[in-house]
Amino acid sequence: MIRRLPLRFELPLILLVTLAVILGTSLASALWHARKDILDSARTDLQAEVGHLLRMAERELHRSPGIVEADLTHAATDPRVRTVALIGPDGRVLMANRFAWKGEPAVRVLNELPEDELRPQGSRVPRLTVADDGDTLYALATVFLHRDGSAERSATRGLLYMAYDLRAAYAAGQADVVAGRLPEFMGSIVFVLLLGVWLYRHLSRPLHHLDQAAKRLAAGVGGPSIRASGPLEIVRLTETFNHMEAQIQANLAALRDSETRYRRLFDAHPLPLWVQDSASGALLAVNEAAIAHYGYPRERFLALTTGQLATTPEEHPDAAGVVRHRRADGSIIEVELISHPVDWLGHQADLVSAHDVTARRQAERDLRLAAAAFETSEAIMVTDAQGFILRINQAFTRITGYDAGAVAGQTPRLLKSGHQDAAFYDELWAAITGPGHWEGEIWNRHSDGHVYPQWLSVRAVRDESGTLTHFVSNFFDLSERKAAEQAIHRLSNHDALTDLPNRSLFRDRLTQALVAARRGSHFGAVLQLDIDRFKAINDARGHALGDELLRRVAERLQDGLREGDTLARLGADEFAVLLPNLRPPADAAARAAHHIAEKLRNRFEQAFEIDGTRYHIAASIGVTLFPKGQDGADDLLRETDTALYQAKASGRNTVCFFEAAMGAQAQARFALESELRQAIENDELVLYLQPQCGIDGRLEGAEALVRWRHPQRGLVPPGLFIPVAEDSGLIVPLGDWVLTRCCELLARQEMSHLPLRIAVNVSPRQFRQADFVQRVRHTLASTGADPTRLLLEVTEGVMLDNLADTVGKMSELAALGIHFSIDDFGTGYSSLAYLKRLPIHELKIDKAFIQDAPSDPNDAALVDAILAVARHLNLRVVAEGVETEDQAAFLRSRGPLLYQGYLTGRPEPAEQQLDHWLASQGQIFPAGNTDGRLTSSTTADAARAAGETPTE
Ligand SMILES: Nc1nc2c(ncn2[C@@H]2O[C@H](COP(=O)(O)O[C@H]3[C@@H](O)[C@H](n4cnc5c(=O)[nH]c(N)nc54)O[C@@H]3COP(=O)(O)O)[C@@H](O)[C@H]2O)c(=O)[nH]1
Repeated sequence: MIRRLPLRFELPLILLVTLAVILGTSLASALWHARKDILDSARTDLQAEVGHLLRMAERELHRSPGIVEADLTHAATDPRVRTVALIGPDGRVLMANRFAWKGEPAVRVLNELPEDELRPQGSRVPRLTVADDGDTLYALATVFLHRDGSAERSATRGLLYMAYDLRAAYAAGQADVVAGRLPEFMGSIVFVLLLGVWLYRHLSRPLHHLDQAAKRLAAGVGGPSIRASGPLEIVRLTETFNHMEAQIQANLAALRDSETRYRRLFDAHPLPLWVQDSASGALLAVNEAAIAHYGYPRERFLALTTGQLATTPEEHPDAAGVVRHRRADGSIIEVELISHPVDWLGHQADLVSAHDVTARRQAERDLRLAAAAFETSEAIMVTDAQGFILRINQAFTRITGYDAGAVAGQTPRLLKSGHQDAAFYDELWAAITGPGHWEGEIWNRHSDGHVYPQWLSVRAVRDESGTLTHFVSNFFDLSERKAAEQAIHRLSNHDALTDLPNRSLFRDRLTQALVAARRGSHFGAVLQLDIDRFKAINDARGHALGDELLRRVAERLQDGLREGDTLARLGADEFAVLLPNLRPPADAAARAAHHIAEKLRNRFEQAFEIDGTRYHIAASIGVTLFPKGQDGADDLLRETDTALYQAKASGRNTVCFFEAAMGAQAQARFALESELRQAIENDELVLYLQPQCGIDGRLEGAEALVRWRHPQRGLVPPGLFIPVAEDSGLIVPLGDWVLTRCCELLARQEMSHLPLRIAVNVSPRQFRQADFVQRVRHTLASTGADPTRLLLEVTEGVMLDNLADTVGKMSELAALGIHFSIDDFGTGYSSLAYLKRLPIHELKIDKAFIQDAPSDPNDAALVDAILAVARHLNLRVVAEGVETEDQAAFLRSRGPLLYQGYLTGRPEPAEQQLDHWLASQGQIFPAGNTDGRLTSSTTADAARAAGETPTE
């Protein structure tokens, strides 16, 4: 490559070279002409000299060789002559400018000449030749040497040789030439120097400044404007350059500004960005985010390629465009690369954004892992903080029966079985929202309705700030485990033959029942049964039949018991029954226990048929009640054992109580129940009526009261048998009997003369009958009684049972025109709210309040309160049990009401009462009592006179 010189050097050089060429050429030409002139002059001189010597030699040699020799020596004085010699025909030097050569062979001394040149020619004309060295000019001429100097024909031929050495002449000529040219040279040099200075100042220097400025410009370094100088073109060029530079600087500034802005944008971008060479992957630019994220200093970053950023050279983006990069600290990150082709300073490059997806990818992996772990054999349910179900797994659906669609928008309440009470859930919630974890057994309901146990673990999930975000529940179905446990439990607690609880389980349950009875203030009973004659049958017919008989006995006994009772086989033919919940008081509990014992004993009345043979067996039963003092389960079993022994001892097939007195009482009650059943069938009941009248003595109504005319005991008051009827359920047929009799009375012709309403007592158990309304309708229809003259007395207890059912039934009957009265009002749960919802017409103030009202301010206040309620609800009031004039006066002072009591009339047999009332036309006592006192009815006296003995 040719290295260009700066103009300031090149221009003087050109000038110098040009000057040198011109001067050199001129000098060379002058030297050449000077040399030519010298040579030409030498030729001429040599020609002339040789001609002269030739002639001299031809003419004088033979005569005066000295003259010739003198001429020759003279000729040699010319400084140019180097050699002059006359060579004879024999080739020996005749004479020469060097004396020593004389007589010497010419070829030896004149060795500067070729040998053939030294032979004489035919012509006498000298031959001039410039020797090869260029500086020697010689002449050779043939000389005819006459012996006498006459005839040429006789002459011999010799040779004249003369040579000039022109070197000195040439040197002198050159020196002359140079000396003559010196001023010209000096002038030329001065001219060139001046020209050079001028060119430097007017051309080279401005151009140099322009060049420097251009270089500065190229280097992007600004500088002052160049001062314009030199010729017009240079000045214009400078000005144009200055303008152009200013323009370029302005453009550059704008560009730099723009670049700065884009650089800032690039650097301010939150994502790592870089520009990479498309071909090599070399990083050309990186932003701050990239530096911060990768941790490489900028210089080191820019020395890398994208391949070196990757964990391995073979690493390539995966299908999602994600590649693994290694950071400066060695950690590996996963980045999603998005690249756009860009032009980068003329290179094809890519602008790449690197989005660190390490956390997201890890989260996705965790999620996949969690999703895989989610599908375990255990049910998993995730809810939000409000308890709405967000996710469930397949095990959840398998265990609960609910799929994802069914639980969407639901809460775990969907699974609730209702088996756990509110306290259980309160405790669960307290554990989750407090310590954050709860684990335990819970009973839930499957979508198909069945309830199953599960082992549930609930964990609260909180975010970094501690805010509750989710609940995660894991559970598994305990049904199978429970079934297995139950099977094991059953095997160890049940009798293999009958599958009944064995002695051990019975003892456990008895212990629990004892605790519950003590805590709940109720009673329980233990019954021990022994099968009479079993041993005989077993021994006679074999054990297989004995076993079958025992199984049948177990079934039959079980059929006679309620769900909460426990029947157990204690061993051989010995059974035990636990009645854990008997209502107090103790005598009632004893009655109930006796009743059940009798029921069980009666279940043996029918023979057991096995393989076509009928086996008649019976049971002896020992009974004991609990709790008693500190008796434990074993004590109670011992007691029943004793009682059983007594039962057997007293002739078998009987029931014996450990507590003899209670047993007798229960026995009596049981007998009463049996007799009452017979009494209803045998029509031993009698209907009594008791009047209800106003202050004016007019009969307004009557209460129907039943009596039992016992064949042996005489007239039995209802206080004795109604409770037995209630307990045994006989109240239903008994109630039907009373209602039918009353309706028959109301339907009688003569009743049209007595515009009274008959009040019939309806017991709660009777009212609770599902078909109660139908029964009343049917009775009204079958007797033809006017419903509006019928009044049904119910107690407050009826309302408490099932208000909706009560309202429904009463409303239906009220719609027929039947009136309702609340009996014994004030003794129970007197709720105004209930009263308002019931279609009632009357309140009956219990006799307990009436009797002490005149003397006891509390009772008086209560009566006043009841009257106020009645007024408020616009109800009729019947004061019951008015026995004395004081009581009547007290009531009279409280306003209008109906009076029922011994003062105005005792209950009397219905027929007798009717006759009496018809006779008095419904006037119970004289209306015109001037002192306003109620007068005792004479009907009681009349009744007594007629032989009736009221039991009140
Ligand atoms: N479900 C049915 N219960 C009935 C029926 N017949 C009666 N009974 C209920 O038996 C309880 C006792 O009744 P009874 O012995 O007939 O006593 C009633 C009246 O004789 C008695 N009475 C009336 N006046 C007086 C009085 O001045 N003094 C006084 N000591 N006793 C009096 O009050 C009983 C009426 O009670 P009540 O029914 O609350 O109005 C009794 O609870 C009867 O309800 C029946 O057919 N079915």
